[in-house]
Amino acid sequence: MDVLRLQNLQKSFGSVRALKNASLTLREGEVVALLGDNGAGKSTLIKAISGVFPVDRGDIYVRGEKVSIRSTRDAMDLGIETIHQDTSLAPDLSIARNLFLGREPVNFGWLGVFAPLDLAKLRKAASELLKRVGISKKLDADALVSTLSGGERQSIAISRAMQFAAKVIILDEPTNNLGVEETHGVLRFVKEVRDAGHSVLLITHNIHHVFQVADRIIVMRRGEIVAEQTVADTDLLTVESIITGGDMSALLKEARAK
Ligand SMILES: Nc1ncnc2c1ncn2[C@@H]1O[C@H](COP(=O)(O)OP(=O)(O)OP(=O)(O)O)[C@@H](O)[C@H]1O
Repeated sequence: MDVLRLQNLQKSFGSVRALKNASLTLREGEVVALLGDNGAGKSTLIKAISGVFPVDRGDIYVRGEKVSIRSTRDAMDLGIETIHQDTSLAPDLSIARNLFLGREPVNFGWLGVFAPLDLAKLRKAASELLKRVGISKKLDADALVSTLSGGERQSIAISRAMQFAAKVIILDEPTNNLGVEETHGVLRFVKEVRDAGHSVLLITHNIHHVFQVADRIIVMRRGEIVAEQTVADTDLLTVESIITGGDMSALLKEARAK
C-alpha cells in the first residue's frame, strides 16, 4: 500500500528549478533513504511534503487520495511529521511537556494555566510512551530537554511523531553531529519505528547509515529523481557514483555483470 505518492512535483525559486519532475512513492512500513549531493533538491522536496511551501505543479497523494498541503498543520493532519536537525523541541520544558507540545491531552484551566491534575496525567502518559518506545530506562519524563544529548533529543522528537500516529515520518539528517554510540541508538530507533508500522523518509548524506537502516534508496540530482533501488539490489559504490553524477544505466549493467 502506498502511504505517500508524489507525482511530477515542480518547484522553482526565481530561475532556479529546485524540483523539475520529482515522483516517488513511500509504502507502508518501509524506510526510504533520499540521497543527493548538496543542492540536489532534497530539502525542497521535504519542505513541499511538510507544508512549508506549496509546489508550483504536481500532485501529492496520501493513501491513494489526492491531497492539498498548504501548511505544516495540513501536513500534520494528514499524518506527515517532519523532524528537522534541530528537532524543534523546547529545551526549557520537560520531556513530558515536549512529547505533547501543542497537543496536550487534557485542557487548560480557566485562566489558561495548567492544572496540577493535567500535569500528572501528562507525566503518566509520557512515561508510558517512553516505555512503549523503549527509551524509558534512561530517561525520566520530568527531565528538562536541555539536559539531554543530541541522540536522546532525536529519540524524543521521533517518539512524539509516533505518538501522534504519523503515517509518514520524515527525518532530516537525524544523525548529524551525533557521536558513534548515539548514532547507533538513533538508527536502531528508526528500525523500530518502521517495525511499528510507520513509513520513514530518511534524508542523509551518510551512505553507510542508509545501508544499515533503509529498505529502498532514492537518489536526486538537480531536482530530479535519477535512481531508485532496493538496498538489497545495489551497493555502496554504485550509489556513491550515482550521487556524484555517474551514468546510472551503465553502473547498473556493470553491477549486474559482476
Ligand atoms: N528559498 C530558496 N530560494 C532560492 N533558491 C533556493 C531556495 N531553497 C532552495 N533553493 C535552491 O534550490 C536548489 C535545491 O536546494 P535544496 O536545498 O532543496 O537542496 P538539498 O538537496 O537539500 O541540498 P543540501 O544537501 O545542501 O541541503 C539549490 O540550487 C538551492 O540553491
